[in-house]
Amino acid sequence: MRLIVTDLAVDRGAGIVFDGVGFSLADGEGLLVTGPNGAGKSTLIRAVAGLLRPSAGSARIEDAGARWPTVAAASHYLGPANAMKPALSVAENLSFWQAFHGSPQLSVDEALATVGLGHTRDLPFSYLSTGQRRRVAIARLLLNFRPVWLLDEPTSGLDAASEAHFAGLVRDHLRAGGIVVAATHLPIAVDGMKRLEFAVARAA
Ligand SMILES: Nc1ncnc2c1ncn2[C@@H]1O[C@H](COP(=O)(O)OP(=O)(O)OP(=O)(O)O)[C@@H](O)[C@H]1O
Repeated sequence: MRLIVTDLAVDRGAGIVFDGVGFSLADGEGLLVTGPNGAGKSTLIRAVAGLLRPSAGSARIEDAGARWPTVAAASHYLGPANAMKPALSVAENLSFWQAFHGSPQLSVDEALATVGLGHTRDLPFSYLSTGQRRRVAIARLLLNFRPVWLLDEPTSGLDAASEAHFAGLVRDHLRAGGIVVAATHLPIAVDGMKRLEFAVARAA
């Protein structure tokens, strides 16, 4: 499988955020997207995920067969918000996502155990700390296999131990043939990832 981004440009209403962005990632390859605040890293992740319509260019999946026909079908998107309902329990939130994505790979309890948060399963999501909330959102990536992970500041709010653990999850995903695109200010301790730097924040 390949994730191919070609000549991508996005305008969010106040002018072009970026243009001419392209990259190609094969099974087991990752890309770190770095750059200053406002440079367009989140915009790129959202555009690749299909959550923003590009003004030019495309993001597409090739050689993936019928199971993953589109980037959206092939991807997990982890945004800056954790996409959990505050009043529902941790387990209820993860059960919702598991059913939404279909074809579970891990049970809710297995995914929670992987991020060390089994003891929070019956707590309302709103009771969790910032870092714990992020770890539950990361557990969501493990519930259902999607070959492409599109991650926006995935380690935001994590302590050093959780950051290191998350790097291990990324390494495992790449070793299993997955593809990762991660926008981040903080380095992720994963060797061999490609880099794309948005060097200059454009004036609107
Ligand atoms: N919802 C929105 N509507 C209009 N413009 C937006 C919106 N969100 C972001 N922008 C603009 O798009 C540009 C890129 O923002 P983006 O969030 O992609 O940057 P970033 O590189 O992820 O920054 P940061 O490091 O602060 O997260 C900025 O000029 C920002 O003002």
